[in-house]
Amino acid sequence: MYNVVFVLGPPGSGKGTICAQIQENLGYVHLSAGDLLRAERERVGSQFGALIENHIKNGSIVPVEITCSLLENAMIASKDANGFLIDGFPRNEDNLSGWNKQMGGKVNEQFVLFLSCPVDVCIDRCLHRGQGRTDDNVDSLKKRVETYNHSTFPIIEHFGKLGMVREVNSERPVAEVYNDVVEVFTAANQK
Ligand SMILES: Nc1ncnc2c1ncn2[C@@H]1O[C@H](COP(=O)(O)OP(=O)(O)O)[C@@H](O)[C@H]1O
Ligand SMILES: O=c1ccn([C@@H]2O[C@H](COP(=O)(O)OP(=O)(O)O)[C@@H](O)[C@H]2O)c(=O)[nH]1
Ligand SMILES: [Mg+2]
Repeated sequence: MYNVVFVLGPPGSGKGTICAQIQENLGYVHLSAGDLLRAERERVGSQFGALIENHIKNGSIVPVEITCSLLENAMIASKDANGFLIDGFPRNEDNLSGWNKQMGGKVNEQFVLFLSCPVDVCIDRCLHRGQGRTDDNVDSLKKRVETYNHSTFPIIEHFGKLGMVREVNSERPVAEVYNDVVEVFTAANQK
């Protein structure tokens, strides 16, 4: 059984930043669904490159079969990890049901880390992220925020009803956010 923590929050809430630090210090392997999709988009011979780029630009969500296979392959490639940080997934109902179908019984879902941050702050961060992403522009960000509000937040609420959500306010400086996140991991791994 793989230990899994889902890391969710609006675009720019700091998921990637916090996951990198947790990976560094706590031995979890960071798997960003967005990074895996961008790598697949660039892979020579991929049949999904154009489809992935369309979804990324439009802030819509790639069919789960593609994303989930990338995640499972990455997990198999690091099977000795303490656990996995699944960053930016599941983002909608299709993601959640596809994951349950493909991964149910293979994973121990520890909790959902919810990085909460006001949308205006998040958008500003994305516009200054400086990674040259094709979706860090005002038009794409509008759509990404809409997708987050309509499709992803309900998934967080779903996990909330199961008592699985650990919310950390990520509007604060990274070091403060990180300290609270470590407390969440410590508590979860004491059980
Ligand atoms: N707590 C924070 N305070 C200020 N800036 C932050 C914070 N966390 C992340 N950032 C910056 O905001 C941008 C988006 O962060 P990132 O980790 O890529 O977010 P996400 O993966 O949720 O989209 C990056 O430029 C990052 O350096
Ligand atoms: O499970 C996922 C994760 C990401 N994406 C796509 O990839 C984009 C960027 O995702 P990422 O997590 O990198 O963005 P972030 O929230 O970190 O800014 C999203 O807007 C989606 O179009 C997707 O389709 N499925
Ligand atoms: Mg990210």
